[in-house]
Amino acid sequence: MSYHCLGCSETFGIEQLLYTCPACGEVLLLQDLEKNRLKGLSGETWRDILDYRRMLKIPALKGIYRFHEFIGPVIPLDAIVYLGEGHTPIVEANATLQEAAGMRFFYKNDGQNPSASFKDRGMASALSYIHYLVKSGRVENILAVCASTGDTSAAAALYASYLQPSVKSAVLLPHGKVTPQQLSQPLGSGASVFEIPGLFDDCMKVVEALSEKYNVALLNSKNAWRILGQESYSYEVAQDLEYEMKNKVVVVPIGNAGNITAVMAGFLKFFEAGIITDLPKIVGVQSEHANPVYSYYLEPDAKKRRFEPMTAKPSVAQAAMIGNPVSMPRVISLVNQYNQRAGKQMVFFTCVTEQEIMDCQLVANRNGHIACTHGGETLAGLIRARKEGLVHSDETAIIDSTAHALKFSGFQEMYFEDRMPAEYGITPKKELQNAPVFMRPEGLKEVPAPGAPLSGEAFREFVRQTADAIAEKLTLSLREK
Ligand SMILES: Cc1ncc(COP(=O)(O)O)c(C=O)c1O
Repeated sequence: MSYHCLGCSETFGIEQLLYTCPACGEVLLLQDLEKNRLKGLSGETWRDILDYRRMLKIPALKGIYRFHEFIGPVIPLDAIVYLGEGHTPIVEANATLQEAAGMRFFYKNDGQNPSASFKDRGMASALSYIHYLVKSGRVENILAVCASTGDTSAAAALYASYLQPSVKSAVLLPHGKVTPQQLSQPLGSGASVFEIPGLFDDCMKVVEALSEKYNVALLNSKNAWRILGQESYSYEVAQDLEYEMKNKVVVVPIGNAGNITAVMAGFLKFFEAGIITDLPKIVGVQSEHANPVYSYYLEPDAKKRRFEPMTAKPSVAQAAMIGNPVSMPRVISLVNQYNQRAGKQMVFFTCVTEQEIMDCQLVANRNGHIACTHGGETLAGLIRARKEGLVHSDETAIIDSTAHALKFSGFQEMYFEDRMPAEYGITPKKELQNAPVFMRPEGLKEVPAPGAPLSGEAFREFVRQTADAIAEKLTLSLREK
């Protein structure tokens, strides 16, 4: 394996951790020099091997390393860190949601990863690589650092904590721009947590300065090992759909653009190896409040496109609130490759409002899902893409809920309690709001209190009256005797 520069096409060995090209400074991707090794087997044999592995119990070949030959084949099995990532469920939307979207679709719930977001896929890869460097004596006592909108730091701190004391972690977060749940995660994993004034893009600059000057391992998606691990999302989608990718659409939210890079790279690798015979359509979604990638592709003439970083505005898809995505050069390179290999345009971008994101998240979760706000963004993106004619009713979509709903429950709370700050531009819809009802029937003289439980007739009276009051509220009919 080697690092491959997207700027000057130079390659570099993987004995040292590189983030950018030492020759020209451009971002890197990892490539397998023995690509033909992957082509040595037929697509059918690969499918059999991968399906057989699904049944194995060997930890090193579970999670993202079920696809070991595609994700870091040089990493020895005893260096692999497996914390239960991957294998996330694909859940078909019910009739109500499919009607709203105008097509068949499934959610892939990547919030069901160990740190409750898709970032674990990339961290399993990056920390397995670091473990390999430590075990082979190439580095010792390493400090892993990252800037984060919340989920990267949670995943980094979790995977680093498994390797302590030889690996420690430090994370930089934009002050007040991650949810309390996300903040609690790296703290709980024992990382050093630094809150920085400004936005993610500012934190990223500080982390870059740290990694240029000091001996640290950068864990942001600039680190190509992260991208490699995140490719497992595509491999799992392909396997779950029995490798049939014709007329399929994969919808992902975009922030720093590492995820969409990995999703495209993953499908391309399976396609090159003959494991899938069609490339799915890819739709990347951004909020109006942070849409530099979408804006870049608004210009139809590729030669005239100019990338303009922007200052992101507050977004409920907070983890994707990024105005200057690090992986933009990778996106440009992979979109070209993807469309070329497909022989037609297969990668599309769409943009949605904050209102659409929030409403879609709430509607999704009222229909059996555990989508985070970014999962709301992908559903809103799918609906937009249908309206814009980018996807069609005879196709089937797999939309990414990149984190667990509970990480972002504060937005739901503000929506339900009519407390959405004006800067989001969201007007809560009464029919989507919900609130707990405190029940204390008026006739009750006594109610249980902490340390003072009721007993006897007082308790029976409390139970009877409370049950009747709930039944009245819900207009329940009496059970027939
Ligand atoms: C939950 C969630 N969704 C989406 C994204 C955006 O992914 P990417 O930055 O790889 O584009 C992030 C990134 O932080 C995230 O945490």
